[in-house]
Amino acid sequence: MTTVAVLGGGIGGLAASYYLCKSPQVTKVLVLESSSRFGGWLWSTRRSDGAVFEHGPRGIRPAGAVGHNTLNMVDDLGLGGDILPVPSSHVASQNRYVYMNSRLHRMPSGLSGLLRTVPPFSRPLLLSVAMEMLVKKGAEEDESVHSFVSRRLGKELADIAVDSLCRGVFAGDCRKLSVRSCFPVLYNAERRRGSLTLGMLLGSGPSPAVPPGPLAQRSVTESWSQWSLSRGVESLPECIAEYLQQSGRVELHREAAVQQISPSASGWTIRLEDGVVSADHIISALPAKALASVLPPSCQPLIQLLQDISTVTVAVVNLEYEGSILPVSGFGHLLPSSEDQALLGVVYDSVPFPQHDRTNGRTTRLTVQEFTAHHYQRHTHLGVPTAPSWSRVTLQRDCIPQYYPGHFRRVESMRSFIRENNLSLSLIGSSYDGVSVNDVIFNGRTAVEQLLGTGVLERVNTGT
Ligand SMILES: Cc1cc2nc3c(=O)[nH]c(=O)nc-3n(C[C@H](O)[C@H](O)[C@H](O)COP(=O)(O)OP(=O)(O)OC[C@H]3O[C@@H](n4cnc5c(N)ncnc54)[C@H](O)[C@@H]3O)c2cc1C
Ligand SMILES: C=Cc1c2[nH]c(c1C)Cc1[nH]c(c(CCC(=O)O)c1C)Cc1[nH]c(c(C)c1CCC(=O)O)Cc1[nH]c(c(C)c1C=C)C2
Repeated sequence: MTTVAVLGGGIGGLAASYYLCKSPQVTKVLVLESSSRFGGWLWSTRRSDGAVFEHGPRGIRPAGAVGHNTLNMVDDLGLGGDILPVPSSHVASQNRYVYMNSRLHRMPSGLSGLLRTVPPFSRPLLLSVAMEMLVKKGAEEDESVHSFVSRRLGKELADIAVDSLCRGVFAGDCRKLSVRSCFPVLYNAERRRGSLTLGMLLGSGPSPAVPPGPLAQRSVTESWSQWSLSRGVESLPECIAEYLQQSGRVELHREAAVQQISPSASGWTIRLEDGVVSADHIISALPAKALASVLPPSCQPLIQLLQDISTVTVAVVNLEYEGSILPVSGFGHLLPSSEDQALLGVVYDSVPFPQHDRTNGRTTRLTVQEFTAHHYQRHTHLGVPTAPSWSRVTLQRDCIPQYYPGHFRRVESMRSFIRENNLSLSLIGSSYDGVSVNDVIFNGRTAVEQLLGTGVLERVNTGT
C-alpha cells in the first residue's frame, strides 16, 4: 500500500487519516477537503471574552467501546488536559425535559421515576417495562422506531419519549427512521433475548472490544455522562490536523473540492479544480450525495444507492443572555412533533459547560435547534423576559443523514457493489453506520484496519 486519498476533512476523514498515519504500510496520505477549514460539523465560535459557542455537537458521550476509542485518541493527541467532563451526578445529566401541553416536564429517571406516574405519561413506566417482557418477537427484518416501540412498550412512550429522542439525536421523525440502523442495541435485544428489558439485563450481543486507556478509565471511575473541550469540540479536529501535519506523511489540502474520481489501472485518478492526483486507495468520508456526484457513470448502481440516503437541514441558533435566566436546570428540553413541527429542542449550554460562558459577569448560553430559522427568539419556551444580548443563526444544510427502514440493506448492497467490481474504495462518515462523533471516528478506524488487514477488532460477547 502506498498512497491513500481521504476525501473529506470532517471528523470521519481526519480520524481515518490519524489511523492510517499509525501504519508503516502507508507511505502517503492525501486529505482533500472542499472548504477552508477541517472538522466539518465540529465547529466552535470562540469569542475574545472567553465565550465558546458550538454550531454542531457540543457534548460527546464517553461510554462503551466507541466512547473509549475516542477518549483513547484524545489522550494520544495530548488533549486530556483540556477535557471538561460532566459527571452522571451533575444536574445536566440528571434533568432532561420535554415541553408538552405548554409546560416543561422532567423526564422520569431512577427507580422512583419508574415506579410513579410521572406526567406527561399516564401510567408508571415500570408497568410498560414489565409488560414488555411478555410481548413476542417481531417478524420483520426492519421497521420504524415508532412501530417497534409502540409494539413493545406502548404508543404513549413512542409518541412522547421516543418521538422526542429521535428529534434530539437525528433531528428526525421516529415514524420514518429505522430501528435496526438508528438503535441497533434495541433491535439486537429483541432478536437475541426476545425483550428489551432482558437485553438490558443480560447484554444484547457482541460488541467491539476497545481496551480503555488512562483517560477512558478515568471516565469510568468518575462516571462521566458527556465531555467537551475547554476551547470547544472543534479543538479535536484542529489537534488531529496538527498531528497529521507533523507526521510528515500526510498532505492536508483545504479548498480542494473533489470533482470526479475514476478507477485507473493502479487505483484511482482524482480530478480537482486545479489538477489531477492519483491514489492506490480511496477512503470516502464525504456525505453520501457528495460521493454520488463525483463517481463515474460506470458506478451507476452505487450512485443510485448513495442518492437514496436522505438528510435533514437544521437551523442552530446560539443565544447569550445577561444574568441567570433559566427557570429550571438541566441538559435541555425537547419537543415531541405533536407539540411543534418546526422546533426540535433547546440545549441549556451553560449548565453542563459553564466554563464556556464569558469570563466577566454572569451570562446564560442556550442553543435552539429547529427545522427553520424563522422567529427563533420567541421560541425558547422558557419565559425569558429579556432579549438575548448576542445571537448567531447557522443553517446547517443536509447535516444529519436519515436512516430509513432497509438502510442496512442499502449499505450492504453498496459494499457488495464495491467488492464485486474490485473498487479500492472504503465508505466512512455519518451516512452509513452511525451519526454520532464516536461512531464516525470508530468506523474510520475499522475501515483502516480492514484495508490494512491489521489489528482487526476482536469481537467479544457482552452477554453473560
Ligand atoms: C447541529 C448538530 C448537532 C450534533 N450534535 C451531536 C452531538 O451532540 N453528539 C454527537 O456525537 N454527534 C452530534 N452530531 C453529529 C456529528 O457531528 C456528525 O454526524 C459528524 O460530525 C459527521 O462527520 P463526518 O466526517 O461524517 O461528516 P462531515 O462533518 O459532513 O464532513 C464531511 C466533509 O466533506 C467535505 N466535502 C463535501 N464535499 C466535498 C468534496 N466534493 N470534496 C472534498 N470535500 C468535500 C465537507 O466540507 C466536510 O468537511 C451533530 C451534528 C449536527 C449537525
Ligand atoms: C434538538 C436537536 C438536536 C440536539 N442534539 C442533536 C440534535 C439533532 C444531535 C445529537 N445529540 C446527541 C447525539 C449523539 C448520540 C450518541 O449516540 O452519542 C447527536 C447526533 C446526544 C443526545 N442528545 C439528547 C439525547 C437524549 C442524546 C442521546 C445520548 C445521551 O443520552 O447523551 C437530547 C437532546 N439533544 C438536543 C436537545 C435539546 C436535547 C434535550 C434533552 C439537541
